[in-house]
Amino acid sequence: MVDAATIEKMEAGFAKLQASDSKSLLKKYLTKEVFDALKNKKTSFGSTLLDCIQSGLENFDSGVGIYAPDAEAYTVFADLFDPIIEDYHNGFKKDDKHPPKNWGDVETLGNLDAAGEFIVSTRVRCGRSMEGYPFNPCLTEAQYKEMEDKVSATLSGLEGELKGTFYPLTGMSKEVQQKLIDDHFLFKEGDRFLQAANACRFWPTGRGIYHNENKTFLVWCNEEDHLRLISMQMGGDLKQVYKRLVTAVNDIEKRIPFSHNDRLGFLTFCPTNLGTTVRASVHIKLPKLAADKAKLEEVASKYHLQVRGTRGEHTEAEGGVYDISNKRRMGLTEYDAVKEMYDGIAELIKIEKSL
Ligand SMILES: Nc1ncnc2c1ncn2[C@@H]1O[C@H](COP(=O)(O)OP(=O)(O)OP(=O)(O)O)[C@@H](O)[C@H]1O
Ligand SMILES: NC(=[NH2+])NCCC[C@H](N)C(=O)O
Repeated sequence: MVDAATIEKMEAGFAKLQASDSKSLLKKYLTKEVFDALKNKKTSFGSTLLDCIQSGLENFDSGVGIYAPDAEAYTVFADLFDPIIEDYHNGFKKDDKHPPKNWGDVETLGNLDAAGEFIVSTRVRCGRSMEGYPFNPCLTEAQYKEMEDKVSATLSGLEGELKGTFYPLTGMSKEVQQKLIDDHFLFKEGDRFLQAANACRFWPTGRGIYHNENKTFLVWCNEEDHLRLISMQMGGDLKQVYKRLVTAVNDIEKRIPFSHNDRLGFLTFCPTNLGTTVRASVHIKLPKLAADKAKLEEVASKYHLQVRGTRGEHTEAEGGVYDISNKRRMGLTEYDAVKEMYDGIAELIKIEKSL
């Protein structure tokens, strides 16, 4: 049973959300019926419905508003997660199965902007959770330290282009940290969506960043997910960026076992990242198309793309630079997720040229 104080908090938050003008998927799918069916449930980690929804209850401007405090939450609270997953990932239904991992033929991708007219930079990232550990809200301080040690030791074995250094957030100067954030290499600090989800406990313990010398291959440790593996570089050469990521993931997964589920694919803290966990993005200037932001959003969504601001999610575009990426990550292969971005961006550039 869930204790009375937690139920009371949930009831109050639910009533406020219902009365709000929130556009979140949480508001859309947390009906009274679903709420009543789930409010007394708990995972074996002791996570309740409140742990899943508190970020969306505190942040009405959430697009989604829900996180899984531990992997079991996806099944215990499936009545809420399933319709949100279906909505976000283009119709991935509750009896659908995510396909097996398939990076495809890397050589079939190319440079999206060889003349360097539109694309500032290209990035592909994926997320991974380490087997044997729950997600952020359930991790102890000792686990954070243990995970950081495992990650930094493992990454110190990487060679060639991927060879680099692990920098713990603990002890990093504010200037270095801010410069890494401004240059788009490091996660921001104090994300209110993650904070409300109870995902920033013991910060900065266990958090850190690994990167190679050129900062074209990076790993985030214990921010939103246990691991985020990132490949990025200036310009539009998606083939090179993707190839580097695939090489890195293939190498690292031999050294660290990752949590995978038959139906959901790779497991992540946020349901938007399940499945392939792949977000392939470009920083791009499309001045004519973007003159009308609503039009840009409309055209992008036609190609299943998502538009973000220059500093990432929940930020605005600066100097006309947008972050445009594949939106869905589930129900298709890694290759197809990246190809969706590749084809969509090629179309957007074609449209921009025609205006
Ligand atoms: N194509 C790109 N080129 C350069 N920087 C990028 C590109 N795409 C994203 N970034 C930068 O990556 C950082 C993280 O962005 P953001 O948090 O939106 O995405 P994410 O790391 O994919 O994770 P999440 O989707 O969980 O937020 C930001 O600094 C953002 O500007
Ligand atoms: N980084 C993410 N998981 N992004 C997706 C959702 C972020 C936030 N919870 C929202 O609903 O807007």
